[in-house]
Amino acid sequence: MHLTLDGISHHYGGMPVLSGIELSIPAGEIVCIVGPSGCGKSTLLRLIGGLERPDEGAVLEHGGAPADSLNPLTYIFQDFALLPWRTVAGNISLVLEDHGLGKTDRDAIIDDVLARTKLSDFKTALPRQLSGGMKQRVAIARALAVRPAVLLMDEPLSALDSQTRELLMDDLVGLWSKTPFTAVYVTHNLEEAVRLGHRIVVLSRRPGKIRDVVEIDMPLAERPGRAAALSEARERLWSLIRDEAAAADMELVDA
Ligand SMILES: Nc1ncnc2c1ncn2[C@@H]1O[C@H](COP(=O)(O)OP(=O)(O)OP(=O)(O)O)[C@@H](O)[C@H]1O
Repeated sequence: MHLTLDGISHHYGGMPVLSGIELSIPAGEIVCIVGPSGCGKSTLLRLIGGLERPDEGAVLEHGGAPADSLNPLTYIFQDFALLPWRTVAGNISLVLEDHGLGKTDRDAIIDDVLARTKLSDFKTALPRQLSGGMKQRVAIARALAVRPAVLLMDEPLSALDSQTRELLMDDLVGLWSKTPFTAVYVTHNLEEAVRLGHRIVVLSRRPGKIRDVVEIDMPLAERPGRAAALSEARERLWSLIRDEAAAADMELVDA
């Protein structure tokens, strides 16, 4: 399934938050969204996921979700959102319940996603026994379990330390390289954007408009060894954001 954002604008109260967003999200690509604080990145993700309806414009879905998708648009949040009293397997099982799957099918899906996220040995652990990185792996496993057509990721690595972030980025690249998925990935972090994004959408200050779309034509798996080329892309992104980020920062201080 691929998505088109067709002229999306949105307000909260009298405040315009997003204006005239036109964007294509191709199947099998990771589209990163960056921009200054408060420019409407998370709002855009909620509109894409259908959690809110845009005041103007529409999110168009093309091609339909795969027949076995239990939740075509699936979120991964910064704070993991795990139930503390359920084990790793129990947290994943939760999203498979109420879909009419038998226990054997559920167990097979759980075992598969645990293996893909290197969590098989932690099946019976509780969230409090896991590091932040492991908790986010569980959240990724849970998202994969419902076979989403599009993954919607809102700052998924920003609660993690930089080493764990590196490891999780490698994991995401490994998962994508084995089975390419479609994702919209909101981040403040330009390193993440240039490591994970096939295209990077730069939003302006609020009301967020598309300022530029930077395409990075380098296979994800090759990126760790190509620091110089990536740093060029990162500099280009920063030059697009820098002045507006400073202005947005002042706006928050003055508020
Ligand atoms: N439900 C809401 N009701 C009212 N205002 C909201 C709501 N959600 C977000 N806002 C406001 O809309 C603007 C955009 O918020 P949003 O969280 O989408 O921006 P963002 O780019 O993701 O921000 P950040 O980079 O700080 O995470 C902000 O001014 C925010 O305070």
